[in-house]
Amino acid sequence: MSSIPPENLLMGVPKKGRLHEQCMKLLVQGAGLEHKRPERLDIAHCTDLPVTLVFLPAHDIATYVAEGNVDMGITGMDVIEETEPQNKDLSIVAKLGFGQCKLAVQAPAAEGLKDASVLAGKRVVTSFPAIAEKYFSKYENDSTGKTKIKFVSGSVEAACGLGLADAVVDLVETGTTMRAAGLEIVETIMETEAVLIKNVNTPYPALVETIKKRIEGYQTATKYQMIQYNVQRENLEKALAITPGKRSPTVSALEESGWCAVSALVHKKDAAKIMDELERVGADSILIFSISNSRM
Ligand SMILES: Nc1ncnc2c1ncn2[C@@H]1O[C@H](COP(=O)(O)OP(=O)(O)OP(=O)(O)O)[C@@H](O)[C@H]1O
Ligand SMILES: O=P(O)(O)OC[C@H]1O[C@H](OP(=O)(O)OP(=O)(O)O)[C@H](O)[C@@H]1O
Repeated sequence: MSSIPPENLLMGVPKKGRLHEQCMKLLVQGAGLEHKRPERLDIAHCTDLPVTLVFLPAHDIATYVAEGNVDMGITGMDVIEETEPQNKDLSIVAKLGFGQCKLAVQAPAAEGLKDASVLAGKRVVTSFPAIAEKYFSKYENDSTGKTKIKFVSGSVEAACGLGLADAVVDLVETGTTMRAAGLEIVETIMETEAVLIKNVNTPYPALVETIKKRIEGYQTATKYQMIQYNVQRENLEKALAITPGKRSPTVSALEESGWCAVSALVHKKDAAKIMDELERVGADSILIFSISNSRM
């Protein structure tokens, strides 16, 4: 690694895999962490804030943050759960709304298993051995014995077909990988998504707060749009009930008597329906604007 300025906060970022691209988008577009990553180097210094990005395997980031080797990071809740007993100095700063999937016990569909208890004592392959061990321990007894949990670092879905396992514990998002391998979910262990984490003893709490605020502002901007419309005062109450805003809508008088202009934040997913409803209560000149970033 090239030298890191001693005053810089270190941020662990998944270096590849499922979370990499969305993390980079969030950190650059959302938190303004512009940087130049020299080719083949796993660190990059940011130009706007005293932050150095450290590109690490997603599965190691919780450990680096918990140990305080890096101050903050982004990884999945699943990874945090897997490293749980060592995480007393790790805290979750924000859920990030991407990397959503579930961790599930999967077995060959042909077996038609209805619950995971019948797999206690059998062979289970996974990249999450601690979670799997804890999960199966509740089904174990003297006759089943301990479940034989084996770690593999990837392509977990192949283990049953290759004869290495009776079942796997793996992530499922669309289910495509699972179905292609002839597997089906027997039980879901947990839902997971990407999270922003910090070490509670970081010497840079103010910088952590700044990054958190920037990310929250960006998340709001991506979730909301601004709606603006004109409406007659007699219909204002009905219109405001449709667009109550995040805190409250802005209402200003128009030159034309009896009319006012309203602007308010609306959920992007509801925008079209809200426009229909506003039209029905007599609003006109209804405009929707995208927001590129925000601070509430
Ligand atoms: N299919 C998926 N959909 C959504 N999120 C996922 C999916 N697979 C993994 N994740 C999330 O991304 C994290 C990293 O998983 P990924 O499979 O990318 O790991 P990796 O081993 O670092 O990358 P690679 O598989 O490319 O080596 C997981 O811990 C999980 O939180
Ligand atoms: O339900 P799906 O949408 O198919 O996604 C689930 C797959 O994604 C992840 O693996 P990934 O493709 O990242 O590769 P890996 O097996 O090397 O980890 C995960 O381990 C599953 O295999």
